[in-house]
Amino acid sequence: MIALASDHVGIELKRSIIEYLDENGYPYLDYGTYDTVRCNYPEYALKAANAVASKECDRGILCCGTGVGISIAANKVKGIRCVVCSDPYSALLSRQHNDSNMLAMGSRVVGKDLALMILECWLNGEYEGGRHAVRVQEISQIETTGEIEGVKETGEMEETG
Ligand SMILES: O=C[C@H](O)[C@H](O)[C@H](O)COP(=O)(O)O
Repeated sequence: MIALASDHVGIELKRSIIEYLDENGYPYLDYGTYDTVRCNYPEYALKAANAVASKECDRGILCCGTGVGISIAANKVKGIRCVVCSDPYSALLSRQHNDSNMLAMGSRVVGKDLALMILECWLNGEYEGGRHAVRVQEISQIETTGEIEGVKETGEMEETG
């Protein structure tokens, strides 16, 4: 299940995303907003982010003018790794390396076709785990305790060539 949310600026892009999800058989829940009346994006970001954090939804997609405000708000919810993307490569890598569980896009930044390309890369990207798991765990530790336990000295890090 995919959680959706937008503000009044992102709603048009959210409608295009809904069309894509319908056509491709992805189930979703839309947490608002439902019209173009000016509103405050954190309220909708919170609803969708809570749905993802509580595992009611597997992941979430957010739209506002730039994707910035709504992603900042979502990232305040424990367990959320929301990425704002305006290119498909970052969207894919955010899944493969960062295990992002929410995607945000800006309707004033990306057009419909680019947004759907970004969305497709993000939906199809699979988390690779491995060396990335340590880093994702470190992000969780920052969130929980404000610190990272057992920080590795640079000398302990593997050479990358
Ligand atoms: O990051 C925030 C978003 O881009 C909002 O969609 C934007 O700030 C809304 O602006 P306004 O209320 O001027 O339409």
